[in-house]
Amino acid sequence: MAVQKAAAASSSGFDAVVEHILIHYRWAFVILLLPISLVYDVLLYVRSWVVFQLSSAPHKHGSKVENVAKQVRQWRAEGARQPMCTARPSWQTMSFRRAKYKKTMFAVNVNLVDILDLNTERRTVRVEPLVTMGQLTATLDPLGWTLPFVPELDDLTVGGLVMGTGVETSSHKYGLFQHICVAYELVLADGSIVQVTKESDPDLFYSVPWSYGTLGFLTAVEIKIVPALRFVKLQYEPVRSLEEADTVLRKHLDHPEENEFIEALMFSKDEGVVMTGNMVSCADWGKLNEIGRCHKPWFFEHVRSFLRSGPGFEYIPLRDYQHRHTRSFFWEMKEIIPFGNNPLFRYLFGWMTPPKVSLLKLTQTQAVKKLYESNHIIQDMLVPIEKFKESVLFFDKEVAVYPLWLCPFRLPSEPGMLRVPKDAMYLDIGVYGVPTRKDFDPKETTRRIEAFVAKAKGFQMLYADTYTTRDEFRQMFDHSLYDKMRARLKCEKAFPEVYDKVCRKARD
Ligand SMILES: Cc1cc2nc3c(=O)[nH]c(=O)nc-3n(C[C@H](O)[C@H](O)[C@H](O)COP(=O)(O)OP(=O)(O)OC[C@H]3O[C@@H](n4cnc5c(N)ncnc54)[C@H](O)[C@@H]3O)c2cc1C
Ligand SMILES: NC(=O)C1=CN([C@@H]2O[C@H](COP(=O)(O)OP(=O)(O)OC[C@H]3O[C@@H](n4cnc5c(N)ncnc54)[C@H](OP(=O)(O)O)[C@@H]3O)[C@@H](O)[C@H]2O)C=CC1
Ligand SMILES: CC(C)=CCC[C@@H](C)[C@H]1CC[C@@]2(C)C3=C(CC[C@]12C)[C@@]1(C)CC[C@H](O)C(C)(C)[C@@H]1CC3
Repeated sequence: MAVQKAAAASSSGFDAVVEHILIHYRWAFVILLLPISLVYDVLLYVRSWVVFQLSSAPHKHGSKVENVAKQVRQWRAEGARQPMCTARPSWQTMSFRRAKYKKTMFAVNVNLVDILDLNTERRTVRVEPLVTMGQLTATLDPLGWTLPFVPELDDLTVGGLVMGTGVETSSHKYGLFQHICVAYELVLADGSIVQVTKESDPDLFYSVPWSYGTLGFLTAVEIKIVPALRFVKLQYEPVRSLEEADTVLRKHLDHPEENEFIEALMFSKDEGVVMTGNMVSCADWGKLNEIGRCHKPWFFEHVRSFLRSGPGFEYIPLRDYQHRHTRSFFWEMKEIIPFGNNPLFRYLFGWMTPPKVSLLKLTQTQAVKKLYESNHIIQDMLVPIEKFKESVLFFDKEVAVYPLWLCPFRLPSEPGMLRVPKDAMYLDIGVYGVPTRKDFDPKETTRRIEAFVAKAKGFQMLYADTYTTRDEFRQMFDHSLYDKMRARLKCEKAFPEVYDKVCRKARD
C-alpha cells in the first residue's frame, strides 16, 4: 500500500489518476480479457484438432526442423553479426519479465507445436518444443498415460521446461524436468541437426538443461511417460508448527516410494498443510472432489480449509489435480481479480477463467509493471531439504509472504549446471506475493535471499529476476561442462551466455 501511494505521488495529475485506475481497477480490464482469452483458446484448440485429424504433424517435422537449420545457415551467411535467440515474443512466455535481447538479437523461428509420437512400448512420448503441458495432459491422460510429473500451469512449454527447468509434486521420485527426458534433437550453431542421448553424447546431453537456448535450438524432446489412473487420492495433514511440518515432510520423504505426490503449503511460519497422494483407478463417489470445475474454490483456499476442519482425504480427477494451481495462478490471481474466489463470481464468470497469461502480459501497463517491480516478489529457491526450517524463518524475516509453496525434489549427482557431490533431496520454496515486511526493497532483499541460498548450497530458478553478479551466478551454477560445450560447439558468437539472458539487466 505504502509503495502504491508513493508510486502514485511520484506522477502528476492525469498520470496519477490513470495509474490509480489501472492499479486499483485492473480487474475490470482483466474481466474484459476473459472472453478474448476464450476465443484465443478455441482457435488454438481448433488448430490442434485439424492437425491431429490430418495426422500431418510427424510427417512435417523433418521439414520444419530443416527450416530452423536454414535460418541458422542464413545467419552465418549474413556474417553472424548478432547472437541468436528464438523468435517467440516475450509476452507469450511464462517468465515474469520481458527480455530486452529479443529486440536486438537475430530471431530464429522455432515454430514447432506438435506431439509427434507416443511409444507405449518404450514408454516415451516425442514432442516438439512448443507443446504445452495443457496440450500434453489433454492428449495423454485419456489414453491412459501421463508424464511422470506435470508442471502445473497449462501454458508452460516443453522447450522452456527443458532449457529452463520444471519441478512438481512427484519430483521427490523423478527429479526435475530434465531427469524425465531421454533424448533431445537440436539445431547447433553450425546449422547441423543432432539427436542427443545420454549414451550418444553425454557432455551435450547433460549441458542442455538450464542452458536457456545458449547451446543450440531445441527441436524435439523424448520424454518418459507412466501409466495414468483416473483419480488421485489426496491426504491433507494440517501442521501447527514449523517443527511439525519438518517432521511430517521427513516422515514421508524417508519412504519416497509410498507416495506419488508430496506438496505442502505454509499459511504462516507456524501453520501449514502437508499433502500426499497416489493415483488410484476407483473413487468413493461421496469423497470425489472435482476441483478443476470452474465454480470450485481456488485450490489453495480449499487446502487452507483443512486447517479448520482437521486432517482429511478426498479423490480428485487426475487432470484436475495436475492443473490444480492453474485457475488461481497459485495465489497470484487474488492480486489480479481480488473477488475471483467469491462464489458469485465463480458461478457467473468462472467458466472463462483463468485469463491467458500471454494476453495479461500483452496488456500489462507500465503502472502495473512498476507496482509488481516495487511491491511484489516472485522467486523459487531450491535448497537442500535440511535447510527447510532455516529457510522458512529467513523468508519470514525478509518478506513474510504466505502461502509458501513447498515441493521436495530428488537431485541426482550428475554433470551439468546443478552439480551436487552426491544424490540429495532438495526443496523448492516458492514465494509469490506482496511482501509484508516494511523494509522490503526488491533489489536488496532479493540479493540477501540469493546470498542465503548460495550459502545453503542451493539454486535460484531463473524464470524470475536474478540480481546476482556474474561471479556470484557462476559460483551458484557449475559452468565447467557448459564452458567446455560452448567452446566445442563454437557458441561464442552464436549465443549469449546464460547469465546475459537471465540477469535483471537483460530484462525490461
Ligand atoms: C490421440 C490424440 C492425439 C493427438 N495428437 C495431437 C498432436 O499430435 N498434435 C496436436 O497438436 N494435438 C494433438 N491432439 C489434440 C490435442 O490433445 C488437443 O487438441 C489439445 O491438447 C487441446 O488441449 P487443451 O488443453 O487446450 O484443451 P482442453 O482439454 O479443452 O482444455 C482447455 C483448457 O482448460 C484447461 N483444463 C482442462 N481441464 C482442466 C482441469 N481439470 N484443470 C485445470 N485446467 C484444465 C486446459 O489445460 C486448457 O488450457 C491429439 C489428441 C488425441 C486424443
Ligand atoms: N512448475 C514449474 O516448474 C514452473 C516452471 N516455470 C518456469 O517457466 C519457464 C518456462 O516458461 P515457457 O514460457 O515455457 O518458456 P520460455 O519461452 O520462457 O523459455 C525459457 C528459456 O528457454 C529457451 N527456449 C525455449 N524453447 C527453446 C527452443 N526450442 N530452443 C532453444 N531455446 C529455447 C528460451 O530461449 P529464448 O530466450 O531464446 O526464447 C528461454 O531462454 C521455465 O524457465 C520454468 O522454469 C514457471 C512456472 C512453473
Ligand atoms: C516453480 C513454480 C511452481 C513456479 C510458479 C511460478 C508462478 C507463481 C509464476 C509463473 C508465471 C508468473 C510469473 C506470472 C504471474 C504471477 C506469477 C506466475 C504465475 C503474473 C500472472 C502476475 C501478474 C502480471 O501482471 C503478469 C500477468 C505479467 C504475470 C504473468 C506471469
